[in-house]
Amino acid sequence: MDHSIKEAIISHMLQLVAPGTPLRDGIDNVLRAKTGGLIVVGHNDKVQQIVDGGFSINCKYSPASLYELAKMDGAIILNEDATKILFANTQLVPDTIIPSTETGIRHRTAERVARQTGNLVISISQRRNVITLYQGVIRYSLKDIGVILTKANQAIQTLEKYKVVFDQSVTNLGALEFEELVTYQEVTQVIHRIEMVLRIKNEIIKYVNELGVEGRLIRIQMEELVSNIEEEAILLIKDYMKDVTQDPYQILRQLKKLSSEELFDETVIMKLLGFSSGLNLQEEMVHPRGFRILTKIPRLPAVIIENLTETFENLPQILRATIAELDDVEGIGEIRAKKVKEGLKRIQEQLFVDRHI
Ligand SMILES: Nc1ncnc2c1ncn2[C@@H]1O[C@H](COP(=O)(O)OP(=O)(O)OP(=O)(O)O)[C@@H](O)[C@H]1O
Repeated sequence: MDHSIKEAIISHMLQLVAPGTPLRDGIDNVLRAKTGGLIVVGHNDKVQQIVDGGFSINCKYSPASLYELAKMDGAIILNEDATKILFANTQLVPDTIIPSTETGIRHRTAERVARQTGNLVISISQRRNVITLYQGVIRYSLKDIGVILTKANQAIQTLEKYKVVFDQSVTNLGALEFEELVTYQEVTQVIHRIEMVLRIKNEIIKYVNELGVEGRLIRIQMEELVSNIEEEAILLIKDYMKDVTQDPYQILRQLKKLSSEELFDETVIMKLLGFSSGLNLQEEMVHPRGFRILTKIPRLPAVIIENLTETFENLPQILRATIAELDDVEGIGEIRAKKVKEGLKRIQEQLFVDRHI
Protein backbone atom coordinates (compact mmCIF):
# COMPACT_ATOMS: atom_id res chain seq x y z
CA MET A 1 0.00 0.00 0.00
CA ASP A 2 1.23 3.49 -0.90
CA HIS A 3 2.75 5.09 2.18
CA SER A 4 0.77 8.32 1.81
CA ILE A 5 -2.55 6.42 1.47
CA LYS A 6 -1.74 4.45 4.61
CA GLU A 7 -0.93 7.68 6.47
CA ALA A 8 -4.19 9.24 5.31
CA ILE A 9 -6.24 6.25 6.54
CA ILE A 10 -4.47 6.23 9.92
CA SER A 11 -4.94 9.97 10.26
CA HIS A 12 -8.68 9.65 9.51
CA MET A 13 -9.18 6.86 12.05
CA LEU A 14 -7.19 8.67 14.70
CA GLN A 15 -9.27 11.81 14.28
CA LEU A 16 -12.46 9.81 14.74
CA VAL A 17 -11.27 8.38 18.06
CA ALA A 18 -9.16 11.33 19.27
CA PRO A 19 -9.52 12.32 22.93
CA GLY A 20 -12.41 14.73 23.35
CA THR A 21 -14.55 13.07 20.67
CA PRO A 22 -17.78 11.33 21.80
CA LEU A 23 -16.54 8.04 20.34
CA ARG A 24 -13.35 8.18 22.41
CA ASP A 25 -15.33 9.02 25.54
CA GLY A 26 -17.44 5.91 24.98
CA ILE A 27 -14.39 3.72 24.25
CA ASP A 28 -12.66 4.99 27.39
CA ASN A 29 -15.75 4.13 29.45
CA VAL A 30 -15.71 0.58 28.07
CA LEU A 31 -11.99 0.31 28.75
CA ARG A 32 -12.42 1.43 32.36
CA ALA A 33 -15.41 -0.87 32.95
CA LYS A 34 -13.27 -3.79 31.70
CA THR A 35 -16.14 -5.34 29.77
CA GLY A 36 -14.22 -5.38 26.50
CA GLY A 37 -15.76 -4.31 23.24
CA LEU A 38 -15.87 -4.86 19.52
CA ILE A 39 -17.11 -1.97 17.40
CA VAL A 40 -17.58 -1.76 13.65
CA VAL A 41 -17.84 1.75 12.21
CA GLY A 42 -20.06 1.94 9.14
CA HIS A 43 -22.73 -0.39 7.86
CA ASN A 44 -22.87 -1.57 4.25
CA ASP A 45 -23.53 -4.72 2.23
CA LYS A 46 -20.16 -6.22 3.07
CA VAL A 47 -20.79 -5.75 6.80
CA GLN A 48 -24.35 -7.02 6.48
CA GLN A 49 -23.07 -10.29 4.98
CA ILE A 50 -21.03 -11.17 8.04
CA VAL A 51 -23.46 -10.07 10.76
CA ASP A 52 -25.41 -12.76 12.53
CA GLY A 53 -28.17 -12.12 15.09
CA GLY A 54 -28.20 -9.21 17.51
CA PHE A 55 -30.63 -6.32 17.93
CA SER A 56 -31.37 -3.39 15.74
CA ILE A 57 -30.92 -0.32 17.95
CA ASN A 58 -30.93 2.64 15.56
CA CYS A 59 -30.54 5.38 18.15
CA LYS A 60 -28.38 8.47 18.45
CA TYR A 61 -24.85 7.64 19.58
CA SER A 62 -23.83 8.62 23.08
CA PRO A 63 -20.84 7.51 25.18
CA ALA A 64 -23.26 6.28 27.87
CA SER A 65 -25.26 4.05 25.51
CA LEU A 66 -22.08 2.60 24.01
CA TYR A 67 -20.95 1.75 27.52
CA GLU A 68 -24.27 0.11 28.39
CA LEU A 69 -24.42 -1.91 25.18
CA ALA A 70 -20.81 -3.08 25.55
CA LYS A 71 -21.87 -4.96 28.68
CA MET A 72 -23.54 -7.42 26.35
CA ASP A 73 -21.53 -9.96 24.41
CA GLY A 74 -20.82 -9.51 20.72
CA ALA A 75 -20.18 -6.56 18.48
CA ILE A 76 -21.72 -3.09 18.21
CA ILE A 77 -22.21 -1.55 14.79
CA LEU A 78 -22.20 2.22 14.33
CA ASN A 79 -22.95 4.32 11.27
CA GLU A 80 -20.16 5.79 9.12
CA ASP A 81 -19.51 8.95 11.18
CA ALA A 82 -20.24 7.29 14.53
CA THR A 83 -23.27 9.45 15.26
CA LYS A 84 -25.70 6.51 15.51
CA ILE A 85 -25.70 3.08 17.07
CA LEU A 86 -27.27 0.73 14.54
CA PHE A 87 -26.91 -2.79 16.01
CA ALA A 88 -25.69 -4.40 19.22
CA ASN A 89 -25.02 -7.87 20.54
CA THR A 90 -24.26 -9.12 17.03
CA GLN A 91 -22.12 -12.09 16.16
CA LEU A 92 -19.58 -11.34 13.42
CA VAL A 93 -18.73 -14.19 11.10
CA PRO A 94 -15.84 -13.15 8.87
CA ASP A 95 -14.19 -15.56 6.47
CA THR A 96 -11.77 -17.68 8.48
CA ILE A 97 -9.51 -18.06 5.43
CA ILE A 98 -8.49 -14.42 5.95
CA PRO A 99 -5.16 -14.51 7.76
CA SER A 100 -4.90 -13.02 11.23
CA THR A 101 -1.87 -12.61 13.45
CA GLU A 102 -3.92 -11.93 16.58
CA THR A 103 -4.27 -14.44 19.36
CA GLY A 104 -7.57 -13.65 21.18
CA ILE A 105 -10.89 -14.34 19.47
CA ARG A 106 -12.11 -10.74 19.75
CA HIS A 107 -8.99 -9.30 18.16
CA ARG A 108 -8.82 -11.98 15.49
CA THR A 109 -12.42 -11.25 14.56
CA ALA A 110 -11.72 -7.52 14.47
CA GLU A 111 -8.74 -7.97 12.17
CA ARG A 112 -10.60 -10.27 9.80
CA VAL A 113 -13.69 -8.06 9.65
CA ALA A 114 -11.51 -5.03 8.85
CA ARG A 115 -9.72 -6.92 6.09
CA GLN A 116 -12.90 -8.34 4.63
CA THR A 117 -15.02 -5.17 4.70
CA GLY A 118 -12.47 -2.36 4.60
CA ASN A 119 -14.36 -0.73 7.50
CA LEU A 120 -12.84 0.64 10.68
CA VAL A 121 -13.09 -1.93 13.47
CA ILE A 122 -12.21 -1.10 17.06
CA SER A 123 -11.28 -3.75 19.55
CA ILE A 124 -11.20 -2.90 23.25
CA SER A 125 -9.44 -5.55 25.21
CA GLN A 126 -11.02 -6.79 28.40
CA ARG A 127 -7.82 -7.85 30.09
CA ARG A 128 -4.97 -5.96 28.50
CA ASN A 129 -6.14 -2.36 28.72
CA VAL A 130 -5.47 -1.67 25.04
CA ILE A 131 -7.49 -0.21 22.23
CA THR A 132 -6.62 -1.48 18.76
CA LEU A 133 -7.88 -0.01 15.51
CA TYR A 134 -8.08 -2.03 12.32
CA GLN A 135 -8.96 -0.86 8.84
CA GLY A 136 -8.25 -2.98 5.77
CA VAL A 137 -4.77 -4.34 6.40
CA ILE A 138 -3.84 -1.51 8.75
CA ARG A 139 -3.52 -2.17 12.47
CA TYR A 140 -2.88 0.59 14.98
CA SER A 141 -2.70 0.32 18.77
CA LEU A 142 -3.67 3.53 20.51
CA LYS A 143 -0.89 4.69 22.74
CA ASP A 144 -1.04 6.14 26.17
CA ILE A 145 -1.70 9.91 26.01
CA GLY A 146 1.28 10.65 28.29
CA VAL A 147 3.64 8.77 25.99
CA ILE A 148 2.40 10.63 22.91
CA LEU A 149 2.60 13.97 24.70
CA THR A 150 6.24 13.33 25.59
CA LYS A 151 7.04 12.37 22.01
CA ALA A 152 5.17 15.40 20.68
CA ASN A 153 7.09 17.73 23.00
CA GLN A 154 10.38 16.21 21.89
CA ALA A 155 9.33 16.70 18.28
CA ILE A 156 8.52 20.37 18.99
CA GLN A 157 12.03 20.85 20.40
CA THR A 158 13.54 19.21 17.34
CA LEU A 159 11.39 21.41 15.14
CA GLU A 160 12.64 24.52 16.92
CA LYS A 161 16.26 23.53 16.29
CA TYR A 162 15.73 22.68 12.64
CA LYS A 163 13.75 25.89 12.15
CA VAL A 164 16.66 27.99 13.43
CA VAL A 165 19.06 26.27 11.02
CA PHE A 166 16.59 26.65 8.16
CA ASP A 167 15.99 30.35 8.89
CA GLN A 168 19.72 31.00 8.87
CA SER A 169 20.29 29.27 5.57
CA VAL A 170 17.31 30.96 3.94
CA THR A 171 18.53 34.38 5.12
CA ASN A 172 21.96 33.65 3.70
CA LEU A 173 20.40 32.50 0.45
CA GLY A 174 18.44 35.77 0.26
CA ALA A 175 21.59 37.83 0.75
CA LEU A 176 23.40 35.83 -1.94
CA GLU A 177 20.44 36.30 -4.28
CA PHE A 178 20.92 40.08 -4.08
CA GLU A 179 24.67 39.67 -4.64
CA GLU A 180 24.07 37.32 -7.58
CA LEU A 181 26.27 34.71 -5.97
CA VAL A 182 23.93 31.76 -5.54
CA THR A 183 25.26 28.37 -6.57
CA TYR A 184 23.11 25.28 -7.12
CA GLN A 185 24.59 23.81 -3.99
CA GLU A 186 23.07 26.55 -1.82
CA VAL A 187 19.71 25.94 -3.42
CA THR A 188 19.74 22.19 -2.82
CA GLN A 189 20.88 22.76 0.75
CA VAL A 190 17.97 25.08 1.53
CA ILE A 191 15.49 22.74 -0.14
CA HIS A 192 16.88 19.86 1.90
CA ARG A 193 16.44 21.86 5.09
CA ILE A 194 12.91 23.01 4.35
CA GLU A 195 11.91 19.43 3.62
CA MET A 196 13.40 18.33 6.96
CA VAL A 197 11.30 20.97 8.73
CA LEU A 198 8.22 19.81 6.80
CA ARG A 199 8.85 16.20 7.82
CA ILE A 200 9.03 17.08 11.50
CA LYS A 201 5.90 19.21 11.14
CA ASN A 202 4.05 16.24 9.61
CA GLU A 203 5.15 14.01 12.45
CA ILE A 204 3.79 16.54 14.94
CA ILE A 205 0.50 16.74 13.03
CA LYS A 206 0.15 12.96 13.50
CA TYR A 207 0.61 13.33 17.26
CA VAL A 208 -1.81 16.26 17.35
CA ASN A 209 -4.45 14.18 15.54
CA GLU A 210 -4.03 11.34 17.98
CA LEU A 211 -4.07 13.68 20.98
CA GLY A 212 -7.33 15.44 20.04
CA VAL A 213 -8.19 18.07 22.66
CA GLU A 214 -5.06 17.12 24.60
CA GLY A 215 -2.93 18.28 21.67
CA ARG A 216 -4.15 21.90 21.69
CA LEU A 217 -0.98 23.44 23.07
CA ILE A 218 1.27 21.38 20.83
CA ARG A 219 -0.71 22.56 17.82
CA ILE A 220 -0.38 26.21 18.87
CA GLN A 221 3.38 25.85 19.32
CA MET A 222 3.72 24.13 15.99
CA GLU A 223 1.70 26.74 14.14
CA GLU A 224 3.67 29.55 15.69
CA LEU A 225 6.89 27.97 14.48
CA VAL A 226 5.98 26.89 10.98
CA SER A 227 2.56 28.20 10.01
CA ASN A 228 3.34 28.95 6.35
CA ILE A 229 6.31 26.73 5.71
CA GLU A 230 4.59 24.95 2.77
CA GLU A 231 4.06 28.28 0.96
CA GLU A 232 7.71 29.12 1.56
CA ALA A 233 8.72 25.78 0.05
CA ILE A 234 6.54 26.37 -3.01
CA LEU A 235 8.03 29.84 -3.57
CA LEU A 236 11.53 28.43 -3.25
CA ILE A 237 10.76 25.73 -5.81
CA LYS A 238 9.13 28.28 -8.14
CA ASP A 239 12.27 30.40 -7.92
CA TYR A 240 14.62 27.63 -8.92
CA MET A 241 12.79 24.93 -10.91
CA LYS A 242 14.30 24.71 -14.37
CA ASP A 243 11.19 25.37 -16.37
CA VAL A 244 8.32 27.76 -15.50
CA THR A 245 5.81 25.26 -16.83
CA GLN A 246 6.71 22.69 -14.16
CA ASP A 247 4.21 22.17 -11.35
CA PRO A 248 5.85 23.24 -8.04
CA TYR A 249 3.22 21.34 -6.01
CA GLN A 250 4.07 18.14 -7.85
CA ILE A 251 7.78 18.71 -7.16
CA LEU A 252 7.00 19.20 -3.46
CA ARG A 253 4.97 15.98 -3.40
CA GLN A 254 7.89 14.10 -4.97
CA LEU A 255 10.25 15.64 -2.46
CA LYS A 256 8.07 14.26 0.34
CA LYS A 257 8.40 10.78 -1.08
CA LEU A 258 12.21 10.76 -1.05
CA SER A 259 13.95 8.52 1.44
CA SER A 260 16.30 10.19 3.94
CA GLU A 261 19.33 9.05 1.90
CA GLU A 262 17.89 10.43 -1.32
CA LEU A 263 17.10 13.73 0.39
CA PHE A 264 20.78 14.09 1.26
CA ASP A 265 21.73 13.55 -2.37
CA GLU A 266 22.02 16.93 -4.14
CA THR A 267 21.72 15.40 -7.58
CA VAL A 268 18.36 13.84 -6.66
CA ILE A 269 17.00 17.25 -5.64
CA MET A 270 18.42 18.82 -8.80
CA LYS A 271 16.69 16.16 -10.86
CA LEU A 272 13.37 16.93 -9.18
CA LEU A 273 13.87 20.58 -10.11
CA GLY A 274 14.29 19.45 -13.70
CA PHE A 275 18.07 19.65 -14.13
CA SER A 276 20.11 16.86 -15.66
CA SER A 277 23.22 15.67 -13.90
CA GLY A 278 26.61 17.01 -14.97
CA LEU A 279 26.27 20.49 -13.49
CA ASN A 280 29.05 21.65 -11.22
CA LEU A 281 26.83 22.38 -8.22
CA GLN A 282 29.48 24.17 -6.18
CA GLU A 283 30.56 26.54 -8.90
CA GLU A 284 27.78 27.19 -11.36
CA MET A 285 25.68 30.23 -10.54
CA VAL A 286 21.95 30.42 -10.75
CA HIS A 287 19.48 33.30 -10.47
CA PRO A 288 16.14 33.02 -8.70
CA ARG A 289 13.01 34.14 -10.55
CA GLY A 290 12.23 36.36 -7.57
CA PHE A 291 8.95 34.91 -6.24
CA ARG A 292 10.23 34.46 -2.71
CA ILE A 293 11.75 37.92 -2.32
CA LEU A 294 8.89 39.74 -4.07
CA THR A 295 6.37 38.03 -1.78
CA LYS A 296 8.05 39.77 1.14
CA ILE A 297 7.05 43.19 -0.20
CA PRO A 298 3.91 44.15 1.74
CA ARG A 299 0.62 44.26 -0.16
CA LEU A 300 2.06 43.26 -3.51
CA PRO A 301 -0.63 41.11 -5.17
CA ALA A 302 0.34 37.67 -6.49
CA VAL A 303 -0.70 38.57 -10.02
CA ILE A 304 1.75 41.52 -10.04
CA ILE A 305 4.51 39.21 -8.84
CA GLU A 306 3.67 36.85 -11.71
CA ASN A 307 3.79 39.76 -14.20
CA LEU A 308 7.12 41.00 -12.84
CA THR A 309 8.82 37.60 -12.95
CA GLU A 310 7.42 36.95 -16.42
CA THR A 311 8.61 40.31 -17.80
CA PHE A 312 12.08 40.36 -16.26
CA GLU A 313 12.73 36.59 -15.93
CA ASN A 314 14.87 36.79 -12.84
CA LEU A 315 15.55 38.78 -9.67
CA PRO A 316 18.77 40.52 -10.84
CA GLN A 317 16.90 41.93 -13.85
CA ILE A 318 14.05 43.11 -11.63
CA LEU A 319 16.61 44.80 -9.38
CA ARG A 320 18.22 46.52 -12.35
CA ALA A 321 14.91 47.71 -13.80
CA THR A 322 14.26 51.46 -13.64
CA ILE A 323 11.06 52.93 -12.22
CA ALA A 324 9.94 53.57 -15.81
CA GLU A 325 10.58 49.95 -16.81
CA LEU A 326 8.73 48.66 -13.78
CA ASP A 327 5.90 51.06 -14.59
CA ASP A 328 5.51 49.38 -17.99
CA VAL A 329 4.58 46.06 -16.39
CA GLU A 330 0.87 45.31 -16.42
CA GLY A 331 -0.80 46.30 -13.16
CA ILE A 332 2.07 48.55 -12.05
CA GLY A 333 1.79 52.33 -11.99
CA GLU A 334 4.42 54.79 -10.89
CA ILE A 335 3.50 54.63 -7.21
CA ARG A 336 3.62 50.85 -7.14
CA ALA A 337 6.86 50.82 -9.13
CA LYS A 338 8.45 53.02 -6.44
CA LYS A 339 7.05 50.75 -3.73
CA VAL A 340 8.63 47.72 -5.42
CA LYS A 341 12.00 49.46 -5.63
CA GLU A 342 11.86 50.65 -2.04
CA GLY A 343 10.59 47.30 -0.83
CA LEU A 344 13.44 45.42 -2.50
CA LYS A 345 15.98 47.86 -1.08
CA ARG A 346 14.62 47.41 2.44
CA ILE A 347 14.60 43.63 2.16
CA GLN A 348 18.19 43.67 0.92
CA GLU A 349 19.33 45.86 3.82
CA GLN A 350 17.59 43.62 6.32
CA LEU A 351 19.08 40.46 4.83
CA PHE A 352 22.59 41.92 4.93
CA VAL A 353 22.13 42.77 8.61
CA ASP A 354 20.67 39.36 9.49
CA ARG A 355 22.96 37.12 7.45
CA HIS A 356 25.27 34.68 9.22
CA ILE A 357 28.75 34.65 7.86
N1 LIG B 1 -17.09 -13.24 16.20
C1 LIG B 1 -17.41 -12.41 17.19
N2 LIG B 1 -18.44 -11.58 17.05
C2 LIG B 1 -18.77 -10.76 18.05
N3 LIG B 1 -18.15 -10.70 19.24
C3 LIG B 1 -17.10 -11.51 19.42
C4 LIG B 1 -16.67 -12.41 18.41
N4 LIG B 1 -15.61 -13.05 18.86
C5 LIG B 1 -15.37 -12.60 20.11
N5 LIG B 1 -16.26 -11.67 20.44
C6 LIG B 1 -16.33 -10.97 21.73
O1 LIG B 1 -15.12 -11.16 22.39
C7 LIG B 1 -15.30 -11.80 23.65
C8 LIG B 1 -14.30 -12.87 23.93
O2 LIG B 1 -13.07 -12.46 23.57
P1 LIG B 1 -11.72 -13.19 23.97
O3 LIG B 1 -11.47 -12.96 25.42
O4 LIG B 1 -11.71 -14.57 23.44
O5 LIG B 1 -10.83 -12.36 23.03
P2 LIG B 1 -9.50 -11.59 23.26
O6 LIG B 1 -9.10 -11.17 21.87
O7 LIG B 1 -8.57 -12.38 24.08
O8 LIG B 1 -9.98 -10.27 24.01
P3 LIG B 1 -9.62 -9.70 25.44
O9 LIG B 1 -8.21 -9.16 25.34
O10 LIG B 1 -10.62 -8.61 25.60
O11 LIG B 1 -9.82 -10.80 26.41
C9 LIG B 1 -16.66 -12.41 23.55
O12 LIG B 1 -17.25 -12.44 24.82
C10 LIG B 1 -17.40 -11.56 22.61
O13 LIG B 1 -18.03 -10.49 23.30
